[in-house]
Amino acid sequence: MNYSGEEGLQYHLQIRPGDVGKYVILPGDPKRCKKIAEHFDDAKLVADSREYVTYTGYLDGVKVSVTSTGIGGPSASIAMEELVKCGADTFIRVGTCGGMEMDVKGGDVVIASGAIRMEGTSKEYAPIEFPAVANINIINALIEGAKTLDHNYHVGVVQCKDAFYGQHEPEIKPVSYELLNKWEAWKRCGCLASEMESAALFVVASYLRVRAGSVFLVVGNQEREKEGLENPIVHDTEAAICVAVEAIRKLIKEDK
Ligand SMILES: O=P(O)(O)O[C@H]1O[C@H](CO)[C@@H](O)[C@H]1O
Ligand SMILES: O=c1cc[nH]c(=O)[nH]1
Repeated sequence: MNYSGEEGLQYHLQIRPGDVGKYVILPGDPKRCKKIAEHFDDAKLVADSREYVTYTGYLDGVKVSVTSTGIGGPSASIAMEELVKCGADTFIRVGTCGGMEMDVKGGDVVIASGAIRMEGTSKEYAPIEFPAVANINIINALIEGAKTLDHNYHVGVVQCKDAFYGQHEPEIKPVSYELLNKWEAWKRCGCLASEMESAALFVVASYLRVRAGSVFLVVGNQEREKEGLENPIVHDTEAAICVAVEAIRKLIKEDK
């Protein structure tokens, strides 16, 4: 059933086949789309619907797009499903995250190798035993991108959840016993950072046989703050955007 009333028109994103490239950058925040599109040649606004803003332009002569996902797995999974229906097959999420390992500081870049599925959306796609892993070619392209730009980066597992304030104020939540104990377990396992969309995106990408990866700006690190360590707070996502754009250029070259 197609709710949009027009063949090919996607219900939530309001895009059609042909509107987007096969390479798509996925920020959470719709306001980040314009900033990302400024890196493209000849970028044009294609659609602006709900939390989903889409621009399409070119990188090295190849059509590329940016679509915001909004916050959380439910809206991110919708974005990926509808983009794939319009021909996209390679996705790089550019997000923000909160550092968890002590050496992951505000202003650093984190590249996800995999994501902890402590959210609901991925569970409606695959049993919990199925891992949420990033595509290896995208991970490598992001690492190369960070190296080329000489930006401080970390590669590893990130944690995904549905409740932002379950991460930031777990002690006052009714299920604090679970939130605090699991957070401690993720830290003991070396989890680098916490964010919200990658687990859903990686699992949906596996199911749809498309490629997905993620790169993040670290906004700050609550663990460093708890220990009384210096804890810079950074909001400018430009470094993570540049790493993603550089990675797409590398993938375009590799795919030729
Ligand atoms: O900055 P974005 O891409 O939205 O990502 C992070 O920021 C939001 C929470 O503040 C969540 O979406 C989280 O994953
Ligand atoms: O601490 C943070 C920062 C960004 N996004 C999150 O989910 N958590």
